[in-house]
Amino acid sequence: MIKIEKLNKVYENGYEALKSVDLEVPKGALMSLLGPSGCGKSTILNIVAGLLDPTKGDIKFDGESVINKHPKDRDIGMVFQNYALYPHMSVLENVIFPLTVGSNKIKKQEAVKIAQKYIDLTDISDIKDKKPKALSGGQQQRVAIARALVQNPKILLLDEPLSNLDARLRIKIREEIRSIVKKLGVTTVFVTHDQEEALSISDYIALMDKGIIQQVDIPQNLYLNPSNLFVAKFIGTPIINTYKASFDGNSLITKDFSIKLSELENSRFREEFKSGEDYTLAIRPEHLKISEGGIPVEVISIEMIGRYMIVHFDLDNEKSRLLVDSNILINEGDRINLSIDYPSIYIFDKDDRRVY
Ligand SMILES: Nc1ncnc2c1ncn2[C@@H]1O[C@H](COP(=O)(O)OP(=O)(O)OP(=O)(O)O)[C@@H](O)[C@H]1O
Repeated sequence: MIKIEKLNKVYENGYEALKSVDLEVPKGALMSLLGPSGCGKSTILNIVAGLLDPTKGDIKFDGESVINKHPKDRDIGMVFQNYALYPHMSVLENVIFPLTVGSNKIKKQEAVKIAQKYIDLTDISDIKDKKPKALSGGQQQRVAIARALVQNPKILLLDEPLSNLDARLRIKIREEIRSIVKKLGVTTVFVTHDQEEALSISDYIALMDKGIIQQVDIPQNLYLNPSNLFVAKFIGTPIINTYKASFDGNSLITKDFSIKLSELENSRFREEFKSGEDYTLAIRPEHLKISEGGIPVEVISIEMIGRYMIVHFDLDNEKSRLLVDSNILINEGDRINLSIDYPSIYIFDKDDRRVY
């Protein structure tokens, strides 16, 4: 199990990349660090790997601090975005390399025997004798994964391992990664800025912004139960619709529509609404329905995405989106009326904390 305690990183130029990060990765779990570029994902990973010193805080593996341990003594395997294979070595030589160097090195013959399991797992048997430059991106990444696993590490760290691959291959290899790490039971931390990737591969996701973890949860909860406005906006495609509203004691009022609190589900209130305060209403595109008598809007454009279409419109001066089945007849310029699925909306206070 990995335990990150009050981790803080201030770079030499004074930039505070991590504020005070606490995070636990249970044994055998696959945890994604997700967030926009620059939020501090790689900084955490590099500190866990021992490639970077923290300014403050501690990292424990199975209860033991590893802060003062050299990277090679931390029992980790690491995979980078750019594969970082040795170009002059064959695939097999790359995979066995970690076993044939350092104080615990073993004979090449023995290393080849051990490597076979990982070569089979990553399905690179056929290309064992090739040099990296003769391989596709997907093949190179499989080799990098086999090499990271060959020492049977306690922990596997992956830093955006799929970002150099095309879309289809990314989906294939991410499924393979999940299957391999689950088969081996290795505790895994996976860095990505791609929400779909994180949602599909992870047991848990730590969603970060500006050096702070915003929410750690199972993928489903991140989508269904965002704890603040950042999480609600980051997770979900198309992006959630948001509107500024003020509360008059009975209703949340925007320029174009209002919602009575009595129409919301009582059990979901997290705290009392304060009269005169400003709030943000957030409505997922799938929680708006075309229905007579609803809020009138004009269709600006329609985006076909397969089973669904995204209908773009303005509401309350905000660019907004509605998700409809693609067999619905609708055109640019149409005037439609929208109803809101009230129990499904979220409401955030002026500090972006979720209150409903
Ligand atoms: N050596 C450094 N000196 C100063 N600032 C740095 C250094 N390395 C990273 N940073 C800054 O720290 C912040 C976090 O960087 P980090 O690489 O951890 O982000 P990230 O979430 O992994 O982003 P990306 O997805 O773009 O790789 C960024 O604003 C980055 O510019």
